[in-house]
Amino acid sequence: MRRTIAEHGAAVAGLLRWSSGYPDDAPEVLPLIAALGRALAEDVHAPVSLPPFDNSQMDGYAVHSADLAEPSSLRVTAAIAAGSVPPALEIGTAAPIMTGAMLPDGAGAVVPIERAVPAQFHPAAEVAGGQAQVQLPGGIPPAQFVRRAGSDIAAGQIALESGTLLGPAQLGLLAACGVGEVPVRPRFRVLLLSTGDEVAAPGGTLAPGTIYDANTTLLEAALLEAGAEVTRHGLLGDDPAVLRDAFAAISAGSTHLVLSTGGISQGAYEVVKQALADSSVEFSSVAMQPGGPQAHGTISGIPFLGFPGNPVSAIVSFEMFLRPALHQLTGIPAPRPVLEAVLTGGVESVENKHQLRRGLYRDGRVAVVGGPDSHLLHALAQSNCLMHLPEGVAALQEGDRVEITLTGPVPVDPFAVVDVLLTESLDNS
Ligand SMILES: Nc1nc2c(c(=O)[nH]1)N[C@H]1C(S)=C(S)[C@@H](COP(=O)(O)OP(=O)(O)OC[C@H]3O[C@@H](n4cnc5c(N)ncnc54)[C@H](O)[C@@H]3O)O[C@H]1N2
Ligand code: MOO
Repeated sequence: MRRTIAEHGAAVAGLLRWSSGYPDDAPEVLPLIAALGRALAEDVHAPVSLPPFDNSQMDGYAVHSADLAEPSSLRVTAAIAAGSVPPALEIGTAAPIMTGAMLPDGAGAVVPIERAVPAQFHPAAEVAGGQAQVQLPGGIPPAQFVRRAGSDIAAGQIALESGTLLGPAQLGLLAACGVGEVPVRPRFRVLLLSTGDEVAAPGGTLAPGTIYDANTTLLEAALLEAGAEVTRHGLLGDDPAVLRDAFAAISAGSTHLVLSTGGISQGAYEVVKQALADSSVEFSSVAMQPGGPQAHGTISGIPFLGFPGNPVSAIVSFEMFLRPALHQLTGIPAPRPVLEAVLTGGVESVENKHQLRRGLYRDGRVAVVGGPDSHLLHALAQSNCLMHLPEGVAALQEGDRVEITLTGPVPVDPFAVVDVLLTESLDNS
């Protein structure tokens, strides 16, 4: 059966949603820092307002609201440090106040110390003697340099919605609200297995005709980066009976997904296809290159995905089908940015397939990296995007615009950034 990328993507997302049991798993409650990179399982309301009380934005003088209009010489009262609760401010006095300190009752604004005469705080002994005076300008706008209680968020408001991905900023907000631990969605568990008699574990010696297993590392790394929890099954050869036993030994509830690579196309020894011949697993052909051959279904009720064995096909399958499905179901990982870029050179495609070429994106332009073949791991490792050449496109020329999905960091020329900053500062001067 031949499908589009969108059709197969929907099938994978549906499979995980309805058969993995993930939506019924209980949330985990974690201390904030352990929740980094996880998605919130529930809305979190702010238990306190931020700021919790009116406070000063500057080191300076708190001035009574009746004393803001005219320039005046005011008697200096005791200093208000951050963390203390000050007495009410009397008309005709100015209270030295530090950044973050609670505003006294009656204060209408804060004048920074730099605008006072003298522009330094008086010694405490002078203040205690009642002799200290300060001259302050008139025309002070009401609420100048006052941070109002609740101006960031009011107590009871939703601080973060269920599903929010928790990065440093979100965790910082929760900490500021006094929240110590949060309910997060559980990790999505994947059992990963690679097939093929020719595949050997990296680190050992390579017998003639064999290759090192790239897929386990490639997919495990991609899954970990996407927030999943991975168990490696270990390498399985080309014997369907061994693979059937391995499938039969997977206990219900032990994993949300079984993911294999290899053994699903048209060869004489397609171990996954043979092991699952009498199952409900579908073997289909997606109009995509690389990653055309795909398998999906359930094994003993557990979702199963079979990715093709070629490493680039496997990772492209992950990017196009599994990663988006994980995002939809678990809230992590964040979706990949999709941009338009200008081609630096011509590129040819297969007209009846959506081709995904590896590209290097930088400064709005994208260069093709390597050929279309799905064994080209070195080119994959030099790339930072997948370039979309949809069905119906046979060739594009230099200067044409093309859609890309960013999969890695975009290189920045540090000198180019300095040039831009310098040009901007010269323009503004
Ligand atoms: N007659 C046809 N042959 C092939 C077709 C086709 O339509 N007709 N499709 C080709 C395409 S496209 C792909 S993709 C592959 C998919 O093959 P399988 O999923 O059955 O994978 P294998 O045959 O087991 O392996 C393919 C390739 O990948 C290497 N491989 C496998 N596992 C690993 C691993 N863990 N690490 C690194 N490399 C691995 C394996 O040695 C093969 O070279 O089929 C085409 N053939
Ligand atoms: O579809 Mo295969 O994945 O082109 O090499």
